[in-house]
Amino acid sequence: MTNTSSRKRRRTSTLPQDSEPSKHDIFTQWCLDRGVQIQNVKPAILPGRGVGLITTAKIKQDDRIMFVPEKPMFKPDATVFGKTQTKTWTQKASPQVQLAMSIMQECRKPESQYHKWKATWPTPEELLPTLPLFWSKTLQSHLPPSLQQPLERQRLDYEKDLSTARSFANEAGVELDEEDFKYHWSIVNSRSFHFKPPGARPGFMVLCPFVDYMNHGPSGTGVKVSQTPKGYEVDADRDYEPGTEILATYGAHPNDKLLIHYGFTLPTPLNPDDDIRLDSLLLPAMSSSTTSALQDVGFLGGYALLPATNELCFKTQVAVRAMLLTANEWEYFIANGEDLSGDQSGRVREWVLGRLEEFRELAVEKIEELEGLEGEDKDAVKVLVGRWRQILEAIDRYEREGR
Ligand SMILES: C[S@@+](CC[C@H](N)C(=O)[O-])C[C@H]1O[C@@H](n2cnc3c(N)ncnc32)[C@H](O)[C@@H]1O
Repeated sequence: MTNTSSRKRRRTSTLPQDSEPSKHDIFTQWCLDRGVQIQNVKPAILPGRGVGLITTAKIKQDDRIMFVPEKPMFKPDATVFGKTQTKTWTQKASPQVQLAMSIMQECRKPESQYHKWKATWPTPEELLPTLPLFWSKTLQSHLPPSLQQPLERQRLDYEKDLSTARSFANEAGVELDEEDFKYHWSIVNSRSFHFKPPGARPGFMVLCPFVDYMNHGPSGTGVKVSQTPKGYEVDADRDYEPGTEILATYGAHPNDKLLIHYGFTLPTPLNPDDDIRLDSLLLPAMSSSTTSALQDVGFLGGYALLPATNELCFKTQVAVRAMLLTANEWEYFIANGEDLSGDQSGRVREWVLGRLEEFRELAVEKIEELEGLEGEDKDAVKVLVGRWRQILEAIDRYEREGR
């Protein structure tokens, strides 16, 4: 990917207060006209996170902040490429590709009412360079080892969805604009919601107006979002002062997941959901008999250092013991969560410390390489350097006082 530092960025200030309504004012009115209830929040441009929602007055815990009825949600349309394809639609197209193809085709109509909504989304120039899936091979190769497999899976999913979209368009004799598809697929990837209208299949996805302005916060920091048969309700999780951003928790996501899926990370001390994956250190050190023993008990892979508590996860405790202890001692630990013959956590820590040295060297090397890279997207490089620094800090802290 070429350097896009000159691409248009959204200004990091409050929204224009001119007499002319902004695109966000126009969309807010569009929502209100369609029965969306909005209480004491408005969109605002927030540094480093695009647009989000901030409070305009005090809000009390449990107050209703928003309600979005089903009607203004955007749903997939099985006839988007012609009526003949409705039969194969649910068999061949994933919920994500259904929604992406539908919104893309809808927005091709000059008279579509959804242009007012689309105007509030990040543009392709703003969105696509943030997503690792569309980074250059060089940048992708600088993702942590834990993200190489998820990246490959995402690539395969995208290729499959693109090929489905191509075949629906071909059958209908319509030309697929692949760049446009890529953009709408990415919009759906970052701002769709599950909603199941009566009769729909599980996994049904929709775009949900106004609540899609909410940015992500880690576990314990998000408003209460509930799906009811009538629509989406959003209630305050705590009291809010005016001018505070309200966040939604997209899931208890570690930074790896946030990075690969959305292209951002949270500061580690503020993200209790974060973990530093250690599979690339543990798996190559295992004999094939250890690997199959771990597989048999469901403990193969998914090893992590947890920065929030500075501890190794239980799976790591089990896996390292599988390499250090006798079968008897190891089975006792799995069954009881403690060691048969004296606490072995010191030995586990020593073993892990030895391996972490390699990981530290890799992190230092990657940061140096990234900082010397020319011609790559500067924001993407910054996000990657940030993630490697978090890894480095977690290793340092574990070396000093981890358990
Ligand atoms: C549902 S949208 C939220 C609205 C979005 N910020 C916008 O400008 O339209 C999700 C996207 O917002 C951004 N985002 C969400 N939470 C964030 C956070 N905590 N920090 C940085 N970016 C965030 C990511 O680009 C993500 O893909």
